[in-house]
Amino acid sequence: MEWIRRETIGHGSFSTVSLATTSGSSSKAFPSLMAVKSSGVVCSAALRNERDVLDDLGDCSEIVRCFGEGRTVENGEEIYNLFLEYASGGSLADRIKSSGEALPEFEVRRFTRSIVKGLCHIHGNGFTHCDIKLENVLVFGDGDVKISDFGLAKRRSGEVCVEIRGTPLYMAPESVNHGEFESPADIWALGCSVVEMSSGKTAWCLEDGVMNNVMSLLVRIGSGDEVPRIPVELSEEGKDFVSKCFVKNAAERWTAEMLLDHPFLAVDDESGEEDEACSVSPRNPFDFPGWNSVQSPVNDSVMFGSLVGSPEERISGLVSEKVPDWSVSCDWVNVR
Ligand SMILES: Nc1ncnc2c1ncn2[C@@H]1O[C@H](COP(=O)(O)OP(=O)(O)OP(=O)(O)O)[C@@H](O)[C@H]1O
Repeated sequence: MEWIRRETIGHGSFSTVSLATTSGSSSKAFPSLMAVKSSGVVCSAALRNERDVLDDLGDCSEIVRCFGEGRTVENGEEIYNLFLEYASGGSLADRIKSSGEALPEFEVRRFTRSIVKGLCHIHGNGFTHCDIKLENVLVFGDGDVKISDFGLAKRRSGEVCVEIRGTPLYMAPESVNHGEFESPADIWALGCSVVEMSSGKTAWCLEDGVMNNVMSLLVRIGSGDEVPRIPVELSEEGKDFVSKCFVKNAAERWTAEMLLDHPFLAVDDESGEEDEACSVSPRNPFDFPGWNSVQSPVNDSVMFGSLVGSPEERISGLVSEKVPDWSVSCDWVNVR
């Protein structure tokens, strides 16, 4: 592909994202404007994983499209580049930060519906995203949103991850306690994202204002019955939706497919009107006639944590020297 790197539009833990314009014969085969996500070849594992996962996922209108990869040599360094659809509106996190406010509920419903559709596609193809958060939901010129950043995504395995992955603020109880990163963990993170869109504040910070201790956060997530407080601003349907994401037991948490039928998301795609067929909230998972479970197999060693150490050991491993501002999610440290 013939292309020219333009200005930088974003930074992640492992990459820099720039605008790219195509030139020559590539202008016909590819969009004239793209986002190029780049990192040194030696530390490009996450980017290459992203490419592989996006290839396997194929086309989905709720997932950022990938146009291919390429290598360049810049300032003497070999660079790995991934070409993506350009989202001119930045991320949903940027939207909330720039307005300093919660989003109106009709938008929360619309964006959530898109995220859930994207998750249905990801989970239906046997993958877990592992880093769902508003920074990774991009806004396009037409107002649509798409899930991005598949650097941590993994195929469903039922196995325990020895390493902890994702962003602590969005981590599910089973991930903190047992190293389980399967599709239910994405649903928990979805719940955190809906809270953030509808309150303008991160899920676990609602009660305390500023929470500045990652250890106490992880203990709260991992132990007891406490779940993030559900924003009072949300409608009853919204509160019910979020409560289905914040089921502590991963096996009982609703799946993306079930959530897609929840009345909170019952918006006719064309008219924006509520879909009659979806207007009654199922009371439990068995109210879904065509429900196929995507529940992960539970193995004994996972349940007793014998492969990866006790929750205390796992949580201690997450403590960092860095002192972030916990009141905004962008400053949370990604743990890989
Ligand atoms: N396709 C895109 N279009 C427009 N902006 C983008 C695009 N992809 C990424 N960005 C911008 O770049 C930022 C960093 O991208 P991304 O989160 O994908 O990188 P990363 O290295 O995987 O980061 P991390 O894993 O730390 O979240 C995003 O928050 C967003 O602002």
